[in-house]
Amino acid sequence: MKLGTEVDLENLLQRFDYDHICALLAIGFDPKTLTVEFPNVPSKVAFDEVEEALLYRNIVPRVVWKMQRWLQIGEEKNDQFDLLTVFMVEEEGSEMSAFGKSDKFLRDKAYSFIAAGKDTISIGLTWFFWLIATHPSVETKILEEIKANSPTSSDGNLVSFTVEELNKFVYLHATLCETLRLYPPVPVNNKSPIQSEILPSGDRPGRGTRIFISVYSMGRKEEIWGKDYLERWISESGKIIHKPSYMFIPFGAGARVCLGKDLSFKQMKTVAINVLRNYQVEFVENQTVSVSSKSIALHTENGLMYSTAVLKYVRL
Ligand code: HEM
Repeated sequence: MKLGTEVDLENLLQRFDYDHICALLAIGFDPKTLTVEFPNVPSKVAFDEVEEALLYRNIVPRVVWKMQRWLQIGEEKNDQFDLLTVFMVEEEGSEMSAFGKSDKFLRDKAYSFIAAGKDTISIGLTWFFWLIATHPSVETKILEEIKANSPTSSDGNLVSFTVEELNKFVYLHATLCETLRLYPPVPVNNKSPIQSEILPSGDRPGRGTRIFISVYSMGRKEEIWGKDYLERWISESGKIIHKPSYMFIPFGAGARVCLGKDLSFKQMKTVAINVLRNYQVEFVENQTVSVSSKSIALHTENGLMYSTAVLKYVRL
């Protein structure tokens, strides 16, 4: 890549996240979207479309999108066979695979893992880098923590950490929590009671009523969170304060809480440490950074551009 090229950090992190989740966890195959040409890999493009379609289908009444699908118009128009189509196909006879599970079961598992892990971590990291670039004093403290806790000599290669080593990065952990509070990668969650319920508010949703929870709004309510973020996450003795999961809900809560929560913190910390110990990331000036309303995931509206020319090497 030529020096001075402008690169979209969000796009880059999404590619990293997609390759990682496919190769290491879901299907044992590296789609290599993070090669220097930034190829448009069809399966990743299809997953991006699924995220947009999910938002659309949660907003538009079922009868409308089903009609659009039948007529092949609007958002439901499908020009080609893709994973979205596969996802929509009704149940067929069960052909059992060598592992004793139906192919449908395995496909759905692979899908749900890729979908759950594909963009979430990259979105968390995108907003993390944006927030620390706009709050230099926070970046300085994280650098001090990195200096104190990671190996002193480095050849610039990636450094990996054990869980115990990562636990020492308290300030970094607090900053990531604060990032997820303000920019939850899944900004809206929804639940339905399996039988009539009475909520603490006195509302009485019937069986199957869809209740939407704005994780984004909850994270910004002062009556829940107060004002000072250090008091919020770090105790006087310098330990992380663990919030009740029904208060800090970027990962959901209860029986269906995110299975990838610990893995996500480990991965976000590892990437953050490796980038920050080697580089100072500066973003292209005068770009408008805002949240997108096109997906169920909290992407930026226009990406997050940094320039390789101002990517300063600051090895610690
Ligand atoms: C910052 C990163 C992530 C965030 C913010 C996040 C968020 C969420 C949320 C909001 C849910 C729904 C929970 C509920 O409905 O109560 C969920 C479910 C889930 N997540 Fe994550 N996730 C992240 C990363 C990951 C990763 C990396 C994986 C996989 C390796 C993963 C796997 C799952 C699975 C399997 C479920 C479904 C759990 C169930 O239904 O029993 N997540 N996640």
